[in-house]
Amino acid sequence: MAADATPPITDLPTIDLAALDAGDPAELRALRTATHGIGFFYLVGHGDEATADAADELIAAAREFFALPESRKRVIENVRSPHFRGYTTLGGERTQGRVDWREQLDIGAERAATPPDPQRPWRVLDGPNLWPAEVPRLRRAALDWMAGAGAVGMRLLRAWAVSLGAPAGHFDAAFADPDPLLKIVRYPGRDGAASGQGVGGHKDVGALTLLYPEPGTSGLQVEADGRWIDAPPRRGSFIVNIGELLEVATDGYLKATNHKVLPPSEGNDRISLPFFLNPGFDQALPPVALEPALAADARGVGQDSHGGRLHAVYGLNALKSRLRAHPDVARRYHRDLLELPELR
Ligand SMILES: O=C(O)CCC(=O)C(=O)O
Ligand SMILES: [Fe+2]
Repeated sequence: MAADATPPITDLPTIDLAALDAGDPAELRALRTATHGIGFFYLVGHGDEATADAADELIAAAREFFALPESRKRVIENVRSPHFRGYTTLGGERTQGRVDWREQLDIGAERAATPPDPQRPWRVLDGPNLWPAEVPRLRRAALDWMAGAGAVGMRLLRAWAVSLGAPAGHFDAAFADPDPLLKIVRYPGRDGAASGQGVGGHKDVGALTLLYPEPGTSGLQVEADGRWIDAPPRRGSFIVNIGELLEVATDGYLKATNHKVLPPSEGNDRISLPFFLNPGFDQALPPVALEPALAADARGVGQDSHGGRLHAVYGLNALKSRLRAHPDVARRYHRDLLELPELR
């Protein structure tokens, strides 16, 4: 078949974690191919029923929180947190300079705030989470979800290392004291939406994202061959993509793919749970020495969705994105950081 007759990609591949754990060469190859190509896949084989049940519990707690009066949700609004934790109100977030139509809770590692450090400006991201007093079960459900998704993510990272010809533990040290981020997101229906974007086109800034969208909803679209394809939820499956750090560590052999979310149809809404597995803020992923056959296909590191540089140190890459996405938090607490050229 001539190259230009290759059928367009219409669907995401499915990868089985149990087969990866068992070292199945065909599945390892499929993982590498999927993340070199489209950059997104469904993940099964991680105890899918238990994942579905845990998600039901967290989504129910999330719905209870989002149903609170706005004034109650604002008690934990992120403009009260220099660490970008807590509740982002509708219209409080931007992607590519345009307002996203979603509300969300941002939850990171539970840490004390650290003193300012000019050498490590990203340390402002350390700090306590803000939890809603009205929905006490949300804290337990969210922390359990982060622990479960984090463990799945580490198994995947080991499989990636092996699939690229590195030792299984290649990435482990960078994740000894990780800085994961869970967003609990609600997208309202398009009626009343201030913009046509649930969240605008972007790449994720960390190592790896395990997304669990509420079953029965729609909206996620993934860029493939210059077109947008739908990635509908499947109950019990994660939708996985890599972030910019793995693109940097593999010189672009693995690809951080652009994706976006369209607002749900009128009268509907959608909860989704993007979990971002990241190394510690001070860490960069160790580069992978690709064998020559793979290195020949490495594309080099691309740009972020603003045409800017991708940073290897996670904290710097994360801070750049937080300052852009949450300009009200940035203006209130971090005017000095907005001046730093690498954070523009
Ligand atoms: O909600 C979704 O389906 C995706 C969200 C997302 O891409 C993100 O928050 O980075
Ligand atoms: Fe994303």
